[in-house]
Amino acid sequence: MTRKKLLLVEDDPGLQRQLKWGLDAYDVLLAGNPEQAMTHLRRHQPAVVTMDLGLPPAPDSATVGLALLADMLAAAPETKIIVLSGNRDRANVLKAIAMGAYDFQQKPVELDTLHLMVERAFFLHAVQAEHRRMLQIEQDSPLGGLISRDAGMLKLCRDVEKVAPSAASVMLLGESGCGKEVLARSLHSLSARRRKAFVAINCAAIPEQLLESELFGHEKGAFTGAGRQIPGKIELAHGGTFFLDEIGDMALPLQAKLLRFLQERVIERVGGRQEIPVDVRVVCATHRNLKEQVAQGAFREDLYYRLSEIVLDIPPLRERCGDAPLLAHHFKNRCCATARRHLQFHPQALAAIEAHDWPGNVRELENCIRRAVIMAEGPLIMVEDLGLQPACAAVNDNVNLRQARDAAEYRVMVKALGRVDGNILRAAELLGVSRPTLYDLMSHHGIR
Ligand SMILES: Nc1ncnc2c1ncn2[C@@H]1O[C@H](COP(=O)(O)OP(=O)(O)OP(=O)(O)O)[C@@H](O)[C@H]1O
Repeated sequence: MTRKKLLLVEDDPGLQRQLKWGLDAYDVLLAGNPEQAMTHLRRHQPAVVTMDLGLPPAPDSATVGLALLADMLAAAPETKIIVLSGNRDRANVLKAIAMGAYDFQQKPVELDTLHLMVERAFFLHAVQAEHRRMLQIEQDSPLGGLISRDAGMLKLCRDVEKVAPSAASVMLLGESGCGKEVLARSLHSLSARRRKAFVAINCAAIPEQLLESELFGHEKGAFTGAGRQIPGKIELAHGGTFFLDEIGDMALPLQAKLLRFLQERVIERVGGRQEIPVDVRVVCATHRNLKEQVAQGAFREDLYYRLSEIVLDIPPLRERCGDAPLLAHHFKNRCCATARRHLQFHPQALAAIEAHDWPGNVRELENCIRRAVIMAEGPLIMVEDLGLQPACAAVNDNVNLRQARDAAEYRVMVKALGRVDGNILRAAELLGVSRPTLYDLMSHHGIR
């Protein structure tokens, strides 16, 4: 592992030696004057600097030190600079802090305290660097609120940008939790309709009898309980975008009514007689295979073609290269900001995130990280905090061939023994080994 770089700006050779010795956990760079300090800063970009304010050519005043502080912060504003000062230097120390120094220590320096302060400065620098990196990613993000570096997703985002300004109906296909609603919102916000409403309805979440009046609204007295006139979701989206989620779950009679709306662009409230013209852009989504449903007669073919002028396929998270850890960092930072915690991932936790299949896609990952931020006890998010299935969580980058073989041997043996209800002879047959060999293997793995 590369060691953290720490720059010590100090002109007294005795103090230089003492500081270097006390802070040997770091890769220490030494500078005895402002020129050397700036050269090291530019070349090595240390995250943390400790500096004496009294530097040559005027070691008895703080003028050179304060000028160097200003130069360093101008060249690398994110650097954490700790000022070391004599106890009669209070005014200059305050000046240094006001200029942007991170903290100060009085001389004679207590090495333990300084070490702690330096460590905290490194930590803060790392957290801020990660925060900046995430902000940058969000800025570079292909679409608002969407995080991805995967080539397939980026291409999809380009398609969304191209399609958004058109009037074409769009069908978004993808597994649950993979971001269909995020993309539907992007289609809306990149279109000329962005100042009007975006109205979403989930066809799978509303009972069939209620869905019709949710979509089209109803007149007062249209059915028992309809105490007043209620406009439907389609009407509420007038001028904007109407997002029909889980369209594959819509029952056939309602499909006919929706088709009529798409053909004529007028709605009739339940129990009403009046035709109301509505101008909406329709975006729909489903995790189902609609073509198969059409073939089976569960989904109207004419409606399918009306809704799918443009079809966009969203890849599941497991097929997006590098996105799982990227999103994990994003969600971790967001949860940490809310919970006012500073957490990093243990390398094994990141490996487990990479190895997991994420059947629930981005939503599952988001929930998993939210849980981990609550569960983490120390400054690191450990594998156990993620609460993933052991098979996925037991990922270890350091696994060697012997360990992998042992683990596979153990699994297959337990499986075979389970299948034959513990009968050693039959298990040995299944496994293709002799009985004594199986006994040896079982004792090696501690199986009774
Ligand atoms: N690429 C992404 N970047 C950031 N957040 C995302 C991304 N994709 C999805 N999310 C977040 O994940 C969650 C699930 O996304 P969304 O609701 O869009 O999925 P969906 O495919 O519509 O799910 P469902 O099919 O269950 O309705 C949301 O909180 C969303 O903000």
